[in-house]
Amino acid sequence: MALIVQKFGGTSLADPERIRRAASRVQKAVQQGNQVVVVVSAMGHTTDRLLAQAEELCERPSARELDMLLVTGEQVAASLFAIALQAHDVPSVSLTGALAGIRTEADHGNAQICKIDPARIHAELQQGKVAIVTGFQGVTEQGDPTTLGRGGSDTSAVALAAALGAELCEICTDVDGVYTADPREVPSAQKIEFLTYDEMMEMAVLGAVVLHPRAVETAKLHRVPVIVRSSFHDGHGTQIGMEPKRLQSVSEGV
Ligand SMILES: Nc1ncnc2c1ncn2[C@@H]1O[C@H](COP(=O)(O)OP(=O)(O)O)[C@@H](O)[C@H]1O
Ligand SMILES: N[C@@H](CC(=O)OP(=O)(O)O)C(=O)O
Repeated sequence: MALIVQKFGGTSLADPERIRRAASRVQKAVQQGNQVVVVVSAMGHTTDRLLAQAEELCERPSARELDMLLVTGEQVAASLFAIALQAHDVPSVSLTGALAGIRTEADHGNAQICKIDPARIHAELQQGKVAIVTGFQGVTEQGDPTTLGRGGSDTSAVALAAALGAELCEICTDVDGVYTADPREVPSAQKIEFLTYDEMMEMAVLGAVVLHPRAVETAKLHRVPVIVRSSFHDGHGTQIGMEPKRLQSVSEGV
């Protein structure tokens, strides 16, 4: 039995129908005998909308209150995801960053993860549940919510995979892998089968937003095998690691 982390980005969770489709991906991975930890981003443009609402009220809202506000986006997505799984009789539980044991520095809006205590997640998995964890957030030693900076859910997913000793971290998104250039901007861009951590880091730093640089850094540090793949279509995706291995995305059957 493999323990895998599957992260779904905001575009893949933009409405209840997409959440249902993402949940059916997770259900398939469970049926194949895997223990699954799901990491979710906020639905669609929720984070932008919340930020705009705060800015309507105050030109420069405090970083602490912005964090209190923004963490709600991922929490809505996580509970809806759990509800979607439960509707198909897949036992599941949603967990905030705090419940998932993700401790960060108190640098609101750009917090670094300093420690993860995976005990609660392991306990839920042990009971046969899928654990759905809110990405992009953690909690300070004092119990205040923090966020990791825009695009931070990729980092949450990779850091959790490292802390849990997961076999694989799948980044499920709205493209079917990492391309030589943004496929939405450059139609002739080619999909890449395999990238080393360093190659992926170079691309991420140069603006390939498909994987956040901090996530790549964490993956390299802990040697976490990563696959970037489509949330909704089968296929190999792009493998990121030390060297090419016979890893398959879960949709193809591990
Ligand atoms: N080199 C690249 N390969 C693949 N996608 C890229 C690349 N550069 C930029 N992108 C963009 O990254 C997007 C996915 O990242 P993001 O919007 O953060 O997704 P998510 O909502 O799943 O986190 C794609 O829609 C694509 O337009
Ligand atoms: N919701 C946060 C975190 C995140 O990582 O989102 P996404 O996976 O959709 O890029 C943001 O918009 O920055």
